[in-house]
Amino acid sequence: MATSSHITPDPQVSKQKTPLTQVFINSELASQYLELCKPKVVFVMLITAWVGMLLALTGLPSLLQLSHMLLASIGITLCASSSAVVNHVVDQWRDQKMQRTQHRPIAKGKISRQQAMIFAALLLIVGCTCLAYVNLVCLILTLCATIGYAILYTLVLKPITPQNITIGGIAGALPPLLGWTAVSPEITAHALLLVLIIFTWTPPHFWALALYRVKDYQKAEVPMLPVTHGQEFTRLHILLYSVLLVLVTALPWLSQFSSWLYLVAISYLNLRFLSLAWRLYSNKSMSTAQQLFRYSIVYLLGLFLAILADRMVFFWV
Ligand code: HEM
Ligand SMILES: CC(C)=CCC/C(C)=C/CC/C(C)=C/COP(=O)(O)OP(=O)(O)O
Repeated sequence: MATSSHITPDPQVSKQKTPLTQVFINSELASQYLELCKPKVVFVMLITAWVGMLLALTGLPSLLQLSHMLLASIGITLCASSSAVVNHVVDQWRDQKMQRTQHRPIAKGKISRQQAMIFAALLLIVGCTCLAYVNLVCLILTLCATIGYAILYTLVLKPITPQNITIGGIAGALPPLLGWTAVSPEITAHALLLVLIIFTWTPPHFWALALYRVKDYQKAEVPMLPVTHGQEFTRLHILLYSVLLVLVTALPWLSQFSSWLYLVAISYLNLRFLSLAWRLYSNKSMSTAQQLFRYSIVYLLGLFLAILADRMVFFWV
């Protein structure tokens, strides 16, 4: 009996079934799986982890350190992506109700929750395997961040308290420490300072978005601060956290971890952050909220690049 493997394919038929269509379908599916990983957010987190790694070095990296840096980069990316996939699974119904998120692959039913959970499990297993080769501290801390975002924030805190993002923000703030411990497995004060900076930055970053997306959160019944305490209260808290952020970002300079190059850069970045937060507080415009949200990302990248550049110029050269 002829099995399918013995049948010679008809060249006409295989020509009609153009591989390009197949490639298109697969690449569309692949891009949907990629979307589940929140690639832009994870990439910015990875940059902060790289800065943590480079700051932890005391000289040129050895081959072993280089291999740890590479494996940690892969491991952190995969674990963070895994938690982002779980976030999409848990948030399926909420995402369907919000204009900003209703086109997401799971909300739209393009990828099933089961397929997504298998994908998340694979990412987590490969990610943890990479980190197991780095060291136990880095592995455990990354697992804490992964569980912190997927379970503590998304499943537990998000539907119950407006402080969800302040507490859950610890998970998103950990990447510089994860990077640092990949190179040197001790939890130092300076590494924790980098965590503190992102932790303080998170509320103004998110609440600015929540202000101009408040209707979404009302519809999805998510108790974000503008929903539970109103716009005025949220604007005030964005301003207060921005002042706190200015104080916290002065600490690397005050503790002599960074020098004047960082101080100049952070003064400029902070001036713009504060002026936008003040403008938002006083003029109540939604476009200012949008501007502050977008700027918060540029700010974080600028800050981490400044802290790194400062170190490279004054300590390595
Ligand atoms: C609990 C903490 C955080 C919350 C609740 C939060 C929330 C959000 C939300 C709702 C968006 C909008 C996504 C969209 O437009 O669909 C966003 C975008 C973004 N966030 Fe955050 N964020 C947090 C922490 C962080 C951290 C720690 C980083 C980086 C280190 C980060 C980097 C970004 C970036 C780069 C974007 C833009 C993504 C894009 O354009 O697709 N976020 N964030
Ligand atoms: C290992 C490690 C570093 C883990 C960190 C995980 C991670 C990807 C955190 C992202 C923070 C974030 C974008 C929260 C928004 O969630 P949301 O559900 O409130 O936003 P959404 O409505 O856009 O989904």
